[in-house]
Amino acid sequence: MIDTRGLTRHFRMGGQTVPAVAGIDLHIEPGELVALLGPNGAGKTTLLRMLTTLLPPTSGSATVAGCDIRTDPSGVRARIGYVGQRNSAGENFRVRDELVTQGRAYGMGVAAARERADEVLGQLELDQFALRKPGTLSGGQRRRVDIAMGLVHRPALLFLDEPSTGLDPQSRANIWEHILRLRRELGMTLVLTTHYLEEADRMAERVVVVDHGRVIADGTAERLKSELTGDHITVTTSTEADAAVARGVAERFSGEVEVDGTTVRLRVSPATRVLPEYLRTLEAAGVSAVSADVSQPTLDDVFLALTGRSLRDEQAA
Ligand SMILES: Nc1ncnc2c1ncn2[C@@H]1O[C@H](COP(=O)(O)OP(=O)(O)OP(=O)(O)O)[C@@H](O)[C@H]1O
Repeated sequence: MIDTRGLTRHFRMGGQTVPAVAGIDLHIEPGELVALLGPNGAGKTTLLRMLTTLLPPTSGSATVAGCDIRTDPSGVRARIGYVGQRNSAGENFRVRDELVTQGRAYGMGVAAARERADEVLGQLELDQFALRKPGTLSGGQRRRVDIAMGLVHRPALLFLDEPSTGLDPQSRANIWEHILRLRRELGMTLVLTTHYLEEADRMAERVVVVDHGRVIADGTAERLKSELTGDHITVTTSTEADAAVARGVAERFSGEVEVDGTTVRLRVSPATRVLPEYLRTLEAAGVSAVSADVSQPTLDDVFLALTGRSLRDEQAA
């Protein structure tokens, strides 16, 4: 559905070149749900803008839904939907009229555009707001109208730039419910950007981590976490002498063991399998653990392992 080769976009700013996207190779299959994750300024929006033909690349190439972004931008646009960061519906017309106008802009006849508007209103559970103006809706309802606008022409592929940013947790969950339903019921390919690490972790089956305009990790959240960070087991013993024994035993299970006083920390994969065996071996060596904890990594730990920086801290900043 998407194939990019060395896709690059530079901007000129005050005599300097900003490499917003610095050579991205990406392959996305039909029906995938892919989250692009990365700090502010990583290049996610620039990448989406190139794939949706809103911005020409400086170099490299890409085909999207079978069409070349350089030589056939109108072919790309006919086959994709794009929900940008800003609201796509205006303030002054009723929601249904906005959708009908959108359908007309894609060349539908009046009757077909009306029929399609009603269909997407149903898909996004917006029927009750059909006659309201977008400006009178809540943030979450409005975001659903944006998604409906992107679906009017039945695209096989939908790009969503931060679909849940700025919404309260309940509206975020609701937007995700709709995104997952589009995929399940219509088999759509969905490519989205998000700032929410937990959302990418739980919802997307594939996470593409972007930093400084490059892809630095690509895979399922589970695989990225187990390959790049692993789980941690923390065991406390009653004396430092016991901790020294626990360290020796831990080194049989893990190449990464740290000891601090009576606390022993080891990196393993997966902890659920290793912990019982570690505790049994420890008992056999004459040491009883006072406490044992398992911590599973987050995507922020993955980013930290890859870059030495915390995505959470950067976003807070
Ligand atoms: N029109 C532009 N002119 C100059 N620089 C730009 C322009 N658009 C983007 N950039 C720069 O390109 C880099 C990538 O920006 P981009 O908006 O793609 O990042 P992003 O990952 O989407 O960030 P965010 O998560 O904050 O939306 C940034 O350094 C940004 O300042």
